[in-house]
Amino acid sequence: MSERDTICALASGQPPAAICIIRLSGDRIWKIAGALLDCGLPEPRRATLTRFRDEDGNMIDEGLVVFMPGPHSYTGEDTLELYLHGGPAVISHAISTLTSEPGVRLAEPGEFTRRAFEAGKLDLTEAEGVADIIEAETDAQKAQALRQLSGGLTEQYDRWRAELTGILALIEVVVDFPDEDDAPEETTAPVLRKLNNLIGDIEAALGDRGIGEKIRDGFRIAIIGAPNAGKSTLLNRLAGREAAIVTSRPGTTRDVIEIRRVMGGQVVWISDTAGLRETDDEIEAEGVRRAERVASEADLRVFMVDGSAPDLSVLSSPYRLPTDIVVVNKADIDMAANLPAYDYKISAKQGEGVPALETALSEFISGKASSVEAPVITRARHRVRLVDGLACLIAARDALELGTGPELAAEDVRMAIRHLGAVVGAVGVEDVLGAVFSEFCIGK
Ligand SMILES: Nc1nc2c(ncn2[C@@H]2O[C@H](COP(=O)(O)OP(=O)(O)OP(=O)(O)O)[C@@H](O)[C@H]2O)c(=O)[nH]1
Ligand SMILES: [K+]
Ligand SMILES: [Mg+2]
Repeated sequence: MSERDTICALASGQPPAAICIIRLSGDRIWKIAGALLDCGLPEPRRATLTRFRDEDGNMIDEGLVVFMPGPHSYTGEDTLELYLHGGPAVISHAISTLTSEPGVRLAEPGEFTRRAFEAGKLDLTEAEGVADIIEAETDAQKAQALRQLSGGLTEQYDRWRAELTGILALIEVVVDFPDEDDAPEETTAPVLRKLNNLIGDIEAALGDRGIGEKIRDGFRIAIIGAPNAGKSTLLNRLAGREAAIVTSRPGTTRDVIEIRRVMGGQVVWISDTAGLRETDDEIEAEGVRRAERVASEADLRVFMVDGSAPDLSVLSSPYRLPTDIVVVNKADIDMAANLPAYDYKISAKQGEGVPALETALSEFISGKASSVEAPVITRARHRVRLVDGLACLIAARDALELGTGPELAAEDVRMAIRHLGAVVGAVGVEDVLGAVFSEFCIGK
């Protein structure tokens, strides 16, 4: 008997639905099958029509069952999939029947995939890809998730680890045969060359401007401007709903208000912010601080100026980049003479000029998303480990160059291998597994 529970869960979406899928993994399947399935445990990997029964012999439903014996199943364990009618009563009857069996319980989020990971069916980046493809809303997210779940990241990280293992072997030769006369030049030069190539590769990967993470989590646009420029009015128009309060009183918006949209094929978070000005009001001052933080973190800033009464001070914001957009608002009323140079003139209130602005925002985002091909970092977790790994490699290079000792260099390379190994889940991951799998949905 296994010490491990058999897990079960509804793997399909919310009822009611035409069909639901209930999934079981673990060796209690053998115990359950006799009473549950009129057909008995079916032939492996063959859909079999059967009646399903509860512990008292009452019929639950009629449907299909597929048996996938381990180790050739998703989890590596014996697995049973039941295809039933997707009604709430059927589902609860089936689930309560299954979980009434000792040793069978409801699965936790991601537990099937966690078992697959533990059985060596996929590594941690591939498991993350599974979570991502379920969440994917845009084609770009889907493509990135597919690449990841089919081993696109694994391949890269494994290649780096293999190169490092080779470098480590070369350094260990120097450590084992410390011939003081010829050690420095002859033996360290090729090691340094390999190490420098790898450092360059990892630096290039880290220089991806976070595109992989942004494709997954969303790009950021901040609307910035003086009080009453019409920022909240524009946000509401872009949202297609009254997301933010609009009044004629300057200083209306204090908190950052975010809306989520798909633009240029990407998920985009657009933030409305407090109007930037000096203020004695404590709440508004905090709003201004938040606005500045959001402005500094965004991929793109829309600087908004009230064309009827331009306040140009925001245009000298320290966060302004050449790619940012200046918008003159309130084009429906009389414009002042001292308008700044601008990219778009709009009426946030009436809508004129807004479609052209939206097109520009979409083009900016899609251009940014496609500026990096196949990023190998799609989560902060990967970046943190890669940054730490790079630091170790730089320390190793220094140790070799300064001749402070190949032993130190070897230790640094070993640490770097551990950091890269943690990304794919080969080592030191006990602490992150819970976090990675808890964001899955139940049944996957
Ligand atoms: N005529 C005209 N009025 C506008 C336009 N856009 C906004 N307004 C008006 O300008 C005033 C301020 O608009 P808001 O959207 O609250 O401006 P804001 O920049 O968010 O203001 P704060 O949150 O206070 O910084 C409101 O009375 C709006 O109706 C516009 O395009 N044309
Ligand atoms: K206002
Ligand atoms: Mg506002």
